[in-house]
Amino acid sequence: MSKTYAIGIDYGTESGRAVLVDLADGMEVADHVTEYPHGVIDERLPGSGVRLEHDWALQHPGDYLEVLRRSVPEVIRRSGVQPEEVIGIGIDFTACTMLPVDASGAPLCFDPSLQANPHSWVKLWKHHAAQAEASRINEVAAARGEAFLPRYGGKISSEWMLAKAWQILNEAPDLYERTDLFLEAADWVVYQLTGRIARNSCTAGYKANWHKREGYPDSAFFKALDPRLEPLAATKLRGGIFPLGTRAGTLTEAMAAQTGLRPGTAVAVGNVDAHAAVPGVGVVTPGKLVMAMGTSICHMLLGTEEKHIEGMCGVVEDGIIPGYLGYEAGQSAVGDIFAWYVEQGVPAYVRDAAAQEGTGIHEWLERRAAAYRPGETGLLALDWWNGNRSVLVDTDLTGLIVGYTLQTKPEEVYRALLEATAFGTRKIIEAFQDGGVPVEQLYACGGLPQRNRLLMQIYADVTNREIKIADSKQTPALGAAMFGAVAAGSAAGGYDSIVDAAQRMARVREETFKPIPAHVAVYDQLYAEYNRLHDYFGRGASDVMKRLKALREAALH
Ligand SMILES: Nc1ncnc2c1ncn2[C@@H]1O[C@H](COP(=O)(O)OP(=O)(O)O)[C@@H](O)[C@H]1O
Ligand SMILES: O=C(CO)[C@@H](O)[C@@H](O)COP(=O)(O)O
Repeated sequence: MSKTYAIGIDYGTESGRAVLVDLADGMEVADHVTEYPHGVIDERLPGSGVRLEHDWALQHPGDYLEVLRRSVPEVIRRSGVQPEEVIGIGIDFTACTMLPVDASGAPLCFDPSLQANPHSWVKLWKHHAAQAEASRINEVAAARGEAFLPRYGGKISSEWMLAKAWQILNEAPDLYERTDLFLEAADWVVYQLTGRIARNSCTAGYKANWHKREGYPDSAFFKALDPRLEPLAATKLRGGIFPLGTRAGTLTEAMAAQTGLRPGTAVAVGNVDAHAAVPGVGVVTPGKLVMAMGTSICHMLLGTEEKHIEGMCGVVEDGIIPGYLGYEAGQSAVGDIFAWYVEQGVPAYVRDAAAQEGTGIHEWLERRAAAYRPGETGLLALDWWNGNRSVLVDTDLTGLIVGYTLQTKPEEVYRALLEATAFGTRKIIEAFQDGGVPVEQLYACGGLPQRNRLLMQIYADVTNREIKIADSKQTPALGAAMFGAVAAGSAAGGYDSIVDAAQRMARVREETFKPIPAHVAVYDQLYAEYNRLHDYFGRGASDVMKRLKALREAALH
């Protein structure tokens, strides 16, 4: 049989990345990145210029179609592969990135009469303006003893489907009524590719509290939240929910014309970006924690028993790899924190110096920060610039740096921010361990391990564990392509299971990052201090972060 290939498309926070991979060995024959033309919409709406409130984060669904139009034809062109040799397509997406669509499946923000309403647009995963709804969901679910709540660490996040849908109902009831379905962007893109709406069980499980046997929370629970929500599951969340690797459908004629692929090419149901990365890095058995390190970090772990761990983003049966429980935890901002400092925090002389040296600002800071020993900066930070996802699940918490002096340098601040995110990951690893879900090995993938060696060494030192690094530059997209090959099936030259695909296609680098004992000893002391600050500011000893946020809101209105 001639060679066969699959295309995986990873929709990240800032860009969409397509890879065309050889199904015999997973080699990435070509890849292409399309930056979203509208990026992250967090200040004003495109067109109308309507100003957005704080904590809002939207996207333009048309940008997702641009990724299909630009990156798919480009990977075909660059690869030299014939379209008929591409037998499957898979996509993964940030989640919960949700949008309201009308009865034709069109986003409400495509309707000119609705474009000036922020609620008609895509709510990106990092949209945190539904915290009030999330807090109310948690109160009611806890009071009712809802069985689903412990599976999500005891708290539902404002980043997820139920809180976001309820915010739309509360703030734009007319638009809520005009909504036929709330869809994950992953499922909406698959709908664009196939003409069929097929919800995937991964985003439903982790982001909409759906359970393989119990389904969504029952209508009595929704009614207890708000009588208007009672029919939510049967109406705006309705539709079949399918396991990962299921063939959602085949490429339509129209999409074949736009992408350069053959009509009838198999398309897998969508997936979550971090979850697709797990088989992409070759992890298909328990005990191996995969860190998808980018704008955020998602911590993915397989297990065999259902354990309820504080602040987990969910434990879902078959959620990552069929046959296992899939655990997810995370940190809402990691790369985003470094971006904030590089864009908003460094003094002009750093920009000028980096420009003169012909390097990026990250690289300028990294090189100088690497010259410091652990503890030498005298700084300690809490990595909550975009709230805390795990283990506190509270988007009203904010960032903190302790230890500034008149001599503090930018590279010292940069190092403290890198270290703080490592402490946040150690907190999550210890929560898994203490909760009875073993973590034996660490794997890292995503954009950060490829860009910042100091960061990875600090993670090895802080966690005192060796870290394996994905060989792929686009691990989530590789994983998505593997699911595309499963949707095509072995008879077509694909695979009949994601485990079979992973065994043939996934790879890690020979090089790993190993802990340095002298560093570990100091970081153990710093982590103890991090824990004290974590509990003081995060568990109610002081609500100063929330009071400051309330004063900010009051000043704005
Ligand atoms: N040299 C660097 N060191 C640390 N972070 C970086 C560096 N270069 C870019 N970043 C951060 O990486 C993040 C993007 O990660 P990536 O995995 O490519 O994207 P996504 O989160 O969309 O999947 C951004 O937040 C950016 O600020
Ligand atoms: O929340 C999830 C996965 O559950 C991610 O989609 C979200 O953190 C965004 O991931 P990135 O950092 O953009 O890769």
